[in-house]
Amino acid sequence: AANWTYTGPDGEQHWSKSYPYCGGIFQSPIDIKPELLRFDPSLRPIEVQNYNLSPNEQLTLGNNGHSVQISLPSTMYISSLPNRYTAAQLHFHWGSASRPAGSEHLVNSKQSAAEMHIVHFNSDRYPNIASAVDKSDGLAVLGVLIDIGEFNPAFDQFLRFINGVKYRDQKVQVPAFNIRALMPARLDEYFRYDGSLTTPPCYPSVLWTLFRNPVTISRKQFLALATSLYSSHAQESTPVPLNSNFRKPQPTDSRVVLVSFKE
Ligand SMILES: NS(=O)(=O)c1c(F)c(F)c(S(=O)(=O)CCO)c(N[C@H]2CCCc3ccccc32)c1F
Ligand SMILES: [Zn+2]
Repeated sequence: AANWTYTGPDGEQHWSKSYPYCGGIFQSPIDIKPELLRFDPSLRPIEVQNYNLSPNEQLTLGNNGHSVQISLPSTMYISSLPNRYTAAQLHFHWGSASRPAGSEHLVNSKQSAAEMHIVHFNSDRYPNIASAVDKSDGLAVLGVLIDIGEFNPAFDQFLRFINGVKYRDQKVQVPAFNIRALMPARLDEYFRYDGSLTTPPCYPSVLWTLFRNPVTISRKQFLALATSLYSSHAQESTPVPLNSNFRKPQPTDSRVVLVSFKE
């Protein structure tokens, strides 16, 4: 299949030619605007299990050409949803040094510097993520907005290895760490809606949870994320910087965004 990009002839306006769902319904991300919101008192705090990994374990940090990702052990899962959603990987979307606004979801048209996604699949119903990825109840992604501010020691647990994965398909093993520390303190305040993968094949298979409260990383940490990586392979003659890897907000159609908080 065509290798999709975020700009140029294989950019997001062209994705639907090779990946029809990208032109379909329930697409993500969206601009979460006040008129879409509906308070839902039944939305319980998100509860995650086994996120506090031991440094005796190792995680695979990788550059897949579209993002930097960390593969996660299947001992990690979300326990507060109707089915168990087991963790698969986490990855990021970010802007660039010249335009430090690269989150995928917007809140009231405000774009954050970056966004983290922790991807889980419905392990009550499907044996692996490959069989879950195109099912309407297949995936649950936890989204965390990232703003530039205070230095964040949890992010340095993987950022300090980022020069080992500069080029596409490079991977390094890193000591595992507490993934919960990458998330905001409050997991009870979030936006919830039915959406899709934000990359091809754009399957409308994602139960989105976007936490209300952002986390911060320092400008230096943001620049490490935004300027260290390439979407091209090491041996390619022209290196292609990997930045601004965010999809634009998609039509909301008649979707409602549920919120777990009142004010
Ligand atoms: N924004 S997003 O929608 O959450 C999102 C991404 F943006 C993103 F780039 C990726 S990717 O890095 O795998 C590159 C392209 O699929 C994923 N992968 C998921 C879904 C596809 C299959 C799969 C298999 C194993 C682990 C994770 C995933 C993704 F879900
Ligand atoms: Zn993502």
